[in-house]
Amino acid sequence: MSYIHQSIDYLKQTSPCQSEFYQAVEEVLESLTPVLDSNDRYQKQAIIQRMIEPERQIIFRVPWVDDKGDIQVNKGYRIEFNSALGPYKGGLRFHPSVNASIIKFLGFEQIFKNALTGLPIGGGKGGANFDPKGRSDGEIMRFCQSFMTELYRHIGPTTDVPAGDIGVGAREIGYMFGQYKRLTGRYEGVLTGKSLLWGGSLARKEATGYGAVYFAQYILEDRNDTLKGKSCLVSGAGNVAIYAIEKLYQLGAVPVSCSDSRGTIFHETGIDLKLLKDLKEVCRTSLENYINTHPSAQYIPVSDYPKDGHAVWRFKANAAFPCATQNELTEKDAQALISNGCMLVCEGANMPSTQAAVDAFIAANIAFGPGKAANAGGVATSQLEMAQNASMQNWTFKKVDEKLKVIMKNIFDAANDTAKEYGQSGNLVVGANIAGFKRVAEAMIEQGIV
Ligand SMILES: NC(=O)C1=CN([C@@H]2O[C@H](COP(=O)(O)OP(=O)(O)OC[C@H]3O[C@@H](n4cnc5c(N)ncnc54)[C@H](O)[C@@H]3O)[C@@H](O)[C@H]2O)C=CC1
Ligand SMILES: O=C(O)CCC(=O)C(=O)O
Repeated sequence: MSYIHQSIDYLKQTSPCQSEFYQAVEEVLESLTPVLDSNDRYQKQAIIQRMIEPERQIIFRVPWVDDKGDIQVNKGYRIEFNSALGPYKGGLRFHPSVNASIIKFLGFEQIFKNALTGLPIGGGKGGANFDPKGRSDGEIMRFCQSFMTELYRHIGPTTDVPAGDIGVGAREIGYMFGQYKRLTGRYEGVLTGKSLLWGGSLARKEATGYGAVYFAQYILEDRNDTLKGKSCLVSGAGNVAIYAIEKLYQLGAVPVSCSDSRGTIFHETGIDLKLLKDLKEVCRTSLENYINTHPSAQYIPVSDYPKDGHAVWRFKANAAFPCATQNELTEKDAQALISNGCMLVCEGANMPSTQAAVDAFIAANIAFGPGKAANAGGVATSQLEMAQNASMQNWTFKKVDEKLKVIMKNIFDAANDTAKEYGQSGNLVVGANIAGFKRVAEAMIEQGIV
């Protein structure tokens, strides 16, 4: 049995029932075959065994009181995966589906993503199986305070710096920061994605969506093409999707869809971005309300989705930006996109395409930007927020955005050049995995057996 398959077998025995985590590990390890075959140092140093085992896993109880006075209990997580390149860095997800498998897949991806940014940040992720949907502001605050009452002892500006992810935005970061400050008495850059009033960075809110579109632009540039005039399917209606849509408009493309957990909007003439922001950022309401203003747009409820995939990918368009959640784009969806003439898929979300879908895109020579490269603009800008906090500075939007563009270009170049070096020109999955892996593996070797 090969070294890679032994490692995957070991993982399945020691971390049972963690399918998303296995999926993320298998995808990376399969790409590493040429590196591991050509260099036995990594095997001798047990790099794979060490990388797939988190340095530390913190699982804790989060008790809180709802508006009716009833006691609720959730499960909280912080997985501190790898600190070879810097303090653990990665978001917190509040969603009912959160479990150890999901947080470990996200933490594992974060190691390579953060390495690709070239910035001094290690990989971590956390969250809770808390469902913010329908909860009052008071309930959200009490949950966040209880979550931080345990988390605060494990984090710090030079040890572990959480941020947002699904269900965690500026409001939740604010409540968690307030509780951290109350418990420690310290005002420091322990979280990123903070409000601009008290330590946040301009352009952090926009960074993941903008970064994914910059990445798409660099892929197309390399193929002598641009985004101008291209119709683009976007899934999601949260932080990443909204700012991907905004940047697509700025670059002359036409974003024609968005989705939330209840349904999909398809608006052939272009999504009304102002309305979308109002529905999701201000009113925090369902996308169903979009058609009250635009009756000519289509709304497809989840109950009408195809059994083998997602309605959003069955529309015809030039490009696709999955920006909602993991495994939201299946093999059948990939086939539908390919046969409808889609020529670019760029992942704003983490692992949104199933492995079979990724294989279909690569086989069809679709320009494909994998999430761990394409959505790295968010965490990279979080690191820029840390740098501003540490030096007590506030940079302009323009300065942060310029740095973001350079970082995304460097990530594209690293993935593209590495793919070429290993004889797989254009395969950015292989290129990103190998480039990220080598940076982390070399740092681990230099730091000894720890
Ligand atoms: N916020 C950030 O800076 C970064 C986020 N990401 C990834 O981007 C994706 C979206 O995150 P955000 O926009 O920050 O979250 P968000 O909470 O702002 O928005 C998430 C969107 O996805 C939809 N969604 C979530 N779970 C779903 C499900 N199970 N089925 C259908 N729709 C679902 C929600 O309705 C919402 O529209 C996630 O995969 C996240 O891990 C990746 C890099 C950075
Ligand atoms: O900004 C951060 O630290 C985390 C972003 C994140 O969670 C991600 O890249 O998936």
